[in-house]
Amino acid sequence: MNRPLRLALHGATGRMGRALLDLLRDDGRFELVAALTVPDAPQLGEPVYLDRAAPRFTAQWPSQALDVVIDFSGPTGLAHALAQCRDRGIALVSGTTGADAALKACVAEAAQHIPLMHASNFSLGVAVLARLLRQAAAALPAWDLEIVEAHHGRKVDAPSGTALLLGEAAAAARGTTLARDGVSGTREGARRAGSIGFAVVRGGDIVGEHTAMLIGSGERVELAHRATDRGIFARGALEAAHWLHDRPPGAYDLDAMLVARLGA
Ligand SMILES: NC(=O)C1=CN([C@@H]2O[C@H](COP(=O)(O)OP(=O)(O)OC[C@H]3O[C@@H](n4cnc5c(N)ncnc54)[C@H](OP(=O)(O)O)[C@@H]3O)[C@@H](O)[C@H]2O)C=CC1
Ligand SMILES: O=C(O)C1=N[C@H](C(=O)O)C[C@H](O)C1
Repeated sequence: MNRPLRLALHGATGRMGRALLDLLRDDGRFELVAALTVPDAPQLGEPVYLDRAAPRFTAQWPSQALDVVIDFSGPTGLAHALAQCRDRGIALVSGTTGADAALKACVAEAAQHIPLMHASNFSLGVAVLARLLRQAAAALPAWDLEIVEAHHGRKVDAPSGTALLLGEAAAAARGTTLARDGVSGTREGARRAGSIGFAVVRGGDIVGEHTAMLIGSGERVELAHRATDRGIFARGALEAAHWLHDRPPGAYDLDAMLVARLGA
């Protein structure tokens, strides 16, 4: 396709929305058709860039055709974006975390009708970290595993989507699930063998940090990723949108895209 992809950005006034707008300004692969936010956002009606001709923040889904939607809003926003994209046959990339089981079921249902990538972390480094953790968790099956995550003080979900993603990857490598062996929140008493623990730190402007600690007797392995710039997530989401928009309906994951694109 020679023309730019017609894109709507959902959650455009948020931290990730801003990071995406920064990149979109100079990305000729996309035409920003709509920068969507909530109806009571103070930015409503303002141009997204200083340039007055730029699109304006809006709460109205555009009637024009769209090739792809990128959503970084929140669970309620994701539910709206799913309904729009499913009904109109538009590809959807979402980085929204904190989805409950019902919303995850809606994501799975929508993926039967549209190409959809719902990923808790769009950074290349975390994709590689998940692979390394799978190997380490399988190689050290009896070692205690704790996942520690730290984020800025405005984050609303905990543990982070990435911490859960890492926990699920490790659990699968050990032939179990987080539903069976995951433990989060304050714990009292001795540690249960085989459990996968989560610890959460919130404060300041931490972009996103994840450490998986495999703790043995007399030694410890730590696998860590530290994001210092939201641009990494935004870049990954744009790559995903470009890759996804003309694929057949289905649920795609970031790892599959990296294998297909980078042979990684
Ligand atoms: N997968 C990944 O790589 C990453 C995922 N995330 C996830 O992305 C999501 C957003 O994060 P972040 O940008 O930090 O959060 P913010 O709260 O800064 O941004 C969310 C934006 O979406 C808007 N919004 C909320 N509900 C709706 C709705 N129903 N329709 C349209 N817009 C809506 C909010 O408006 P208002 O504030 O006025 O409510 C806000 O502007 C979170 O779930 C976060 O965990 C974040 C970083 C990376
Ligand atoms: O809310 C955030 O900021 C982030 N959320 C994602 C998560 O929940 O894992 C990804 C990243 O760590 C930043």
